[in-house]
Amino acid sequence: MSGSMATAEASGSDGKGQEVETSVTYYRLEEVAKRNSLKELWLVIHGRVYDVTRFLNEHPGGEEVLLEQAGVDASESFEDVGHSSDAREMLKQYYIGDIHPSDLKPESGSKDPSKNDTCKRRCSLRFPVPLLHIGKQILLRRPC
Ligand code: HEM
Repeated sequence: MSGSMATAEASGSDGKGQEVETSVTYYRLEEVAKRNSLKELWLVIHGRVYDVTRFLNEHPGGEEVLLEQAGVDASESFEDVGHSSDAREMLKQYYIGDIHPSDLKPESGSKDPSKNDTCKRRCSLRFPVPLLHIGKQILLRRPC
């Protein structure tokens, strides 16, 4: 294994003297990208890394589709298929760690606040206001 992987540990207490300890292994995207063959196959789904090598022969959708996503972010393909909750439950057994925070890209669901509907509505109001003003001027100048 290379030195680019990191392990972060977090510990906390529930206030009753019992300590909860979790440990996450972080992988860089370049580490995942190397595991892209039948011998060793990792993929990323929603920022989590899965080693699906031993799942290749068992995948109901076939090994071909997994090979296509080998070593890359398969979140979109995974969601496009509309996998069942059973399939999502199965993910847990192949989980090996998280993508390093510096390599995380925003999920497509997150929207840029500068491109929201409120702005579009406000901008579209700019055009008719001067027109209304000119119309009002013409009406006021008309002789009785
Ligand atoms: C570890 C990751 C994955 C697991 C655990 C998994 C699991 C499953 C399971 C249990 C099914 C049977 C149908 C269901 O229950 O939804 C299935 C079907 C399928 N999966 Fe995956 N899958 C994974 C990744 C992927 C990826 C990355 C693709 C990429 C396109 C994919 C494509 C498919 C396809 C095409 C089917 C067949 C759907 C059908 O016949 O209707 N799977 N998968």
